[in-house]
Amino acid sequence: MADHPLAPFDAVLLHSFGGPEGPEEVLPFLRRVTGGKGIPDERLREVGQHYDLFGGRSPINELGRELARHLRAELADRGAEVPVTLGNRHSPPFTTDALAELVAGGADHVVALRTSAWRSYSGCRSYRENLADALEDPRLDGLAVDQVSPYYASPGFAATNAELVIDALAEALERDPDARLLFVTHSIPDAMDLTSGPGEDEERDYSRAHAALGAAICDEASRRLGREITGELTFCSRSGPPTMAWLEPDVGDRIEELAAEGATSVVVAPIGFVSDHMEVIYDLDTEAAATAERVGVRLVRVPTVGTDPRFVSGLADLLMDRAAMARGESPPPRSWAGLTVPPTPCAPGCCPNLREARPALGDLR
Ligand SMILES: CC1=C(CCC(=O)O)c2cc3nc(cc4[nH]c(cc5[nH]c(cc1n2)c(C)c5CCC(=O)O)c(CCC(=O)O)c4C)C(CCC(=O)O)=C3C
Ligand SMILES: [Fe+2]
Repeated sequence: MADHPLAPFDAVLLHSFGGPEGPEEVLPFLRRVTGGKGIPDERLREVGQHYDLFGGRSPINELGRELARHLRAELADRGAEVPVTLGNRHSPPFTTDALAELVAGGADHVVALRTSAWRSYSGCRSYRENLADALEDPRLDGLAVDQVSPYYASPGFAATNAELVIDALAEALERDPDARLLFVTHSIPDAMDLTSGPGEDEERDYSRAHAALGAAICDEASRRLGREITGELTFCSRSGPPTMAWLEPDVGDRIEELAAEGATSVVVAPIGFVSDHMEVIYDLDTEAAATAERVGVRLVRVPTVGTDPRFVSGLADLLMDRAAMARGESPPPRSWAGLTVPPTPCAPGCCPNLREARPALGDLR
């Protein structure tokens, strides 16, 4: 076993969603994302146009590679000189190929870290299914893969979001004491929200956890800014047929309503996302910004955690904790403002696939 603080792991997979990096990749990417899910063609064409606005290129892979570089440097600073490689579910570099590259470089025990902080089928189990699929590849024979659990409550993610929100809000309130605060995340089908989380008594973990982080950030902001701060959770990027219930309200609809109530500035905090990919630069910076302008509201968009050193350092802590667990130790759970990352959150039945039962890589073994 390697003698460094990340042992027994000898490599890190930064496990991400993927996105097109050129116009010719847009349609194949969309077909892979929606394969068999019955997303109407009309919606696919519409989403394709969002990418067209940015030259057919999503920033997501470049942002992922940048995060991987930062994480690699942070781990090296702590004495763990290991490769950190981006592997995607829906676009090159695919998970299987990224893992095969790590194996070719000598890795036999990889730790996978998702670029999704939250629990739901889309952000949790679907990544675990992707790893189970990847491990069918003969190039990966003998490879062991462990995963970091959803980390929305970790200090690196939660406290960094709080700092970013408080900075933006303080400035907005100086200009406009009536500025409103909206937290934003990806909408998901109501049925997916209902079953998100580790077990029956923990249903709606996706929307409840977002609401809990929003409330904790408001408490911290109230203390720091010396006045009562409230916020609301809103959603973006809804898809699926209109007949199907998805989480609401949509961020744009809520901005219109706030304008009708007389609000003139809105601070929008995308706590659902770790970087400025399409959901942020299109749904918020393009679409919601146009709505805000139309109804005369000044929109301030809070940065995502991205490669903020506080976030990178927090991710390194989580990787070190996971390594300690793999060595049979019991590191204390990380927490911030009363929110705690449970040590064993990914129970075998968590965040079920409602369409079909498929193998998913377990979290702890
Ligand atoms: C919870 C969640 C996250 C966060 C967790 C995570 O990060 O994993 C996320 C991330 C992302 N979603 C992304 C893109 C897309 N998501 C789609 C469709 C869907 N997302 C869903 C949920 C989520 N999605 C759901 C329930 C669907 C319906 C179809 C299905 O049941 O799967 C579609 C299809 C077309 C449409 O929008 O309808 C696209 C193109 C990109 C890439 C952006 C870029 O390219 O920069 C990213 C990071
Ligand atoms: Fe999505």
